[in-house]
Amino acid sequence: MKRPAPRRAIGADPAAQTLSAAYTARQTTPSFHARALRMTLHIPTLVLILVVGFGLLTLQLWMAGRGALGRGELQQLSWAALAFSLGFGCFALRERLPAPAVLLSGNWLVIGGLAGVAGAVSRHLLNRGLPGWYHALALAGLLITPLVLDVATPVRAGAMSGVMAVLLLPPTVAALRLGWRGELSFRVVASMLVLASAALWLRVGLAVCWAQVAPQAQEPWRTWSSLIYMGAFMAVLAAGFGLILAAFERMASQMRQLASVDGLTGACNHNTTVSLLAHAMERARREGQPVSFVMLDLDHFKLVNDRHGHAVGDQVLKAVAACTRARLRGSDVLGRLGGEEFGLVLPATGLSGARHLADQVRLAVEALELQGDGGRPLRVTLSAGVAEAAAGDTPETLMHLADKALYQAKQQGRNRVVVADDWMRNSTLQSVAGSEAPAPGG
Ligand SMILES: Nc1nc2c(ncn2[C@@H]2O[C@H](COP(=O)(O)OP(=O)(O)OP(=O)(O)O)[C@@H](O)[C@H]2O)c(=O)[nH]1
Repeated sequence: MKRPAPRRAIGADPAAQTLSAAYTARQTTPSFHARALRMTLHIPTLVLILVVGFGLLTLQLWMAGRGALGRGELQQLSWAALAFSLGFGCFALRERLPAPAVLLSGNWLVIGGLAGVAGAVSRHLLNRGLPGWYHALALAGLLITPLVLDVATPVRAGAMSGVMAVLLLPPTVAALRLGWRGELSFRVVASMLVLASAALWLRVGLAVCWAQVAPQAQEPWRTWSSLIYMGAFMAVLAAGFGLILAAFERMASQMRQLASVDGLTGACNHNTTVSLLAHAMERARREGQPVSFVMLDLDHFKLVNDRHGHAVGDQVLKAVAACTRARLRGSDVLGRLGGEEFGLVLPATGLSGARHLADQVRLAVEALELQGDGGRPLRVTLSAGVAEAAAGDTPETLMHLADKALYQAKQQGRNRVVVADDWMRNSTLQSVAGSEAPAPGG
């Protein structure tokens, strides 16, 4: 029987030994790691990605034009993106142009870009530009740059990353403290700024180790240092796109607010009040709770306008709305139904509670000490109609009923609260039924 040839250990084969030795040598020499890194993450390509990425961000913002640049933070971001794109463009030309000039202008532009990002974050979160101390900080960064150009690479890398990390610290802290509770998309900005800051501080740490351990060695230190730097600015680029999302998210919510809130008094507008009343009535029906509606109307408000002018009239409306809102629960709704007429949606409130609240509001408004034209003292009063929803009522019926009660309050001499009674309810139901009846011959 033919016996199989004995297996030879790989180590025993001279050819395999040579290959293995070569492989081990390739695996362990630092230049292999550096080459592998350079092959997978080609640094000039990464620089080019940053040039193009920030360039596209600038282009995108400029093409959006007034729509986007009307917002201060996006205008500032477009300048920051342009500075980054040009700055990394300088670094890309490092081999072709005199190195000191390229390094100086590149670093200055990147510092300018970081100040732009800080300004954009400040405008978004605080609605104001950068404080004076931040300008001084950025100026110090610009002045330090030429001093470190001629020093050894590890020291320059550490110093420049330190400057940049310090400049990125205030917007990062502000984004974490104030931005996390804001728009959801601002969380992208906050996370990316944290990432960028962490990468820059890591590069500072790496530079310190490099300077102490092997200041003469180029690889793999230089490759890692460049990769961390590129990573930091990729995160800044992502933060820039995140800021665009956050700005548009804010615009959308402001538009929603404008569409539902009365600009003068901050109360809900007519449509919103009616839909919130419908919602409260539906909920009350399901939960077996009462719900009431109060209609408030200022007395002889035309005289206020005639005697003191429209501007004073507007101030009176604002003061009355604020005074009323101060007496409401969190779940109550104050709506401006039109002109000098307001409505209160009061969930979980029966007729007596609603009457009590309406009377409190009436007394508080009567006690308001307002200033009329030329500082003359001005007092106003209001009348109120109160109605509680019954089974089968619609929001329109309930508002009709409260309006009837309000009419009675005006008829009885104003500055009073009237509660809708059965007679008013019956006549309201009849008039609603009449308006819904088909036209003769229809
Ligand atoms: N300043 C100001 N005035 C308003 C506004 N909306 C409505 N008005 C004024 O409110 C006044 C309402 O007048 P009327 O409807 O006659 O009511 P009134 O004078 O309060 O009389 P009664 O309701 O019967 O007590 C008009 O002069 C409107 O011009 C507003 O937004 N600002």
